[in-house]
Amino acid sequence: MRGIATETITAQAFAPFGDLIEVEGPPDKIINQGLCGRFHDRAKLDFGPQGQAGISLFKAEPRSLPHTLDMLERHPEGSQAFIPMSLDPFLVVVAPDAGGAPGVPRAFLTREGQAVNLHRGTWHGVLTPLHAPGLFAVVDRIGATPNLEEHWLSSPYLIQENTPA
Ligand SMILES: NC(=O)N[C@@H](O)C(=O)O
Ligand code: NI
Repeated sequence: MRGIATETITAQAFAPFGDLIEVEGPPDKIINQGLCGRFHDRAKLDFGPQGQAGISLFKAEPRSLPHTLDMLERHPEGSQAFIPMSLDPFLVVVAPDAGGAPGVPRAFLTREGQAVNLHRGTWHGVLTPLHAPGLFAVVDRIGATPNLEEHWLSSPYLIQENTPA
């Protein structure tokens, strides 16, 4: 089985696929009588001309590494943000488009307190928590069309935690 080593997510590495949402650097605004830092407008949301923004809650079964990846999907009509409601890292698998199918995937591990927003049309693995409770707020497109394209891999990948030498 083809292998993929995990990598720690950074805004730069993830930029071709989406936004890394995190408290990084000084706040953009200090609000609430100085008691809150606002890290303002940190993701490019996109719901298309016919869609609306929706907030859903996902409660997903935790997986463990090594993890077999056998399907990637994309949402051609909108972005999709995954905001953990716990401080646990989770696995974010994305891939470039290669002629209408996913190219070689990358497997990112988040750190506590980080969230991601997948840009419209980004190939990705489904939400993959690594710890219970697997509870996430999801901000994505609500609309009348399915907005989902799945690609089942003819040969799965095995995602393993990168262990630096
Ligand atoms: N299908 C659905 O609502 N969830 C997936 O899009 C996913 O990326 O987990
Ligand atoms: Ni999705």
